[in-house]
Amino acid sequence: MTTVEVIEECKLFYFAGQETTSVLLFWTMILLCLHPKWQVRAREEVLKGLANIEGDKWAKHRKIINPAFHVEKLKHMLPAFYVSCREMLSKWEEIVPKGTSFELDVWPDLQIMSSEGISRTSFGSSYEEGRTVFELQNEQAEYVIRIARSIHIPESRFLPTKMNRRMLKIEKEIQTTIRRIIDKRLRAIEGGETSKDDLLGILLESNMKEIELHCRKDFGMTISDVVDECKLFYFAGQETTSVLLVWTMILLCLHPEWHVRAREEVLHVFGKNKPDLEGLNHLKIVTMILYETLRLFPPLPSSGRRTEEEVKLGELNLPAGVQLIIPTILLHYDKEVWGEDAKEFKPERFSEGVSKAMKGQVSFIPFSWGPRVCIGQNFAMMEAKMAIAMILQKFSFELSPSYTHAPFAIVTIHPQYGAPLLMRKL
Ligand code: HEM
Repeated sequence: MTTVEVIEECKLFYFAGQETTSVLLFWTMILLCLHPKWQVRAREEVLKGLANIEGDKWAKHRKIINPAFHVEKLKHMLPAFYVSCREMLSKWEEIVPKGTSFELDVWPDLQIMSSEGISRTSFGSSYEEGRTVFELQNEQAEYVIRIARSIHIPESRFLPTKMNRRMLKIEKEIQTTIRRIIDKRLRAIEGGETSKDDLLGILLESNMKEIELHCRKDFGMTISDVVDECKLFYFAGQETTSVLLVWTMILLCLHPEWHVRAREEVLHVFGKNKPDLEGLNHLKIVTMILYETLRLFPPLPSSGRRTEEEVKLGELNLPAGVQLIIPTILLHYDKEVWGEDAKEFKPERFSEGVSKAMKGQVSFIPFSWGPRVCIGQNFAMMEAKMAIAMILQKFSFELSPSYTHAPFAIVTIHPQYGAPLLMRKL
């Protein structure tokens, strides 16, 4: 074809394609207005398609992430938990004088400890950079809570206020730092280095395997997905674990007999030695105490779900798209399941395990239930056991007269005025 002929063809593509397509769209919209039933059916199909894409994406991610949380991997994570607990205890050992008790608000320290634990387990050698990310995420979360508590002005997040500009800057900084860590790690893996035993390394390795297995990139996660998962580990894992630990310590103060039993067990299993995975798996009393704490103070007191299609729930027929709140805390206090003493701290409920305690019903769901159950539950339980065991080896503690019991729910259940305890070195 000559150049002139090519130009003529291009013009034809435009006239033949543009006009016809817009006419088709125009009449489709008019006809959908005239036949609302078909408009509803079309929308349902599109939304269902989108929901499926979301669902598929989640299932794909979960398949890739699961290996990072495999029980086998826990023993590699243990040194990271240990170092973080050790740092907190060294600080307490310095502050608390010998032979007398000393008032200490343990809440901020438990938060720092679990934050350090998750930074180390997520990013391993890049932990310092990872910690910066998590500090930025904390700042971001504070702004989000501030916005949630203020009067909602539509689209106000686009205004160039000081806070909005800071939030934008934080988001960019988080993205760049995580991407830098990931790039460094990918280069190392490509250079023949085996993945590090941290969540990011295992995740990247698992992602590469999945892509290689199917010889297609879209079977894996994108770098942006990996960045989001790293951010999620922190949000999902840091706050929840520190909340579990703080209520466990408070409940042990309120129930000295369980405090004594827990220490006896820890000293029997480990003496004054460093806790190991096998020993932690043998802690029965401590596990019962942690479960009972999770029942009375579930770190996430409720969670949400949305119906994807019409469902029958008991007596209710729910259409698609309904937002549901699952009130974990109400289920945990239900007298029909747990008995008249449902509000009391009785770790013996869990003496024969979780299933027996639930009496065959799904009534204990601190980590949620079903396909979206918490991916980090073994990880969290191991970290909590390690921390409680190490604290009990070194310190006894009771409530300080300045302690005020005020559980306060902002996403998780906090002790509103902290947890001032009288700590005594053993
Ligand atoms: C005591 C500690 C923890 C508690 C009580 C807890 C509780 C939960 C709950 C209730 C959910 C479901 C939320 C929903 O369905 O809306 C969840 C999801 C999740 N948790 Fe945890 N969690 C804990 C620790 C952790 C840790 C340490 C990690 C990771 C290091 C983690 C990672 C996740 C992730 C990634 C999800 C989302 C799973 C998905 O949607 O497929 N969690 N957690």
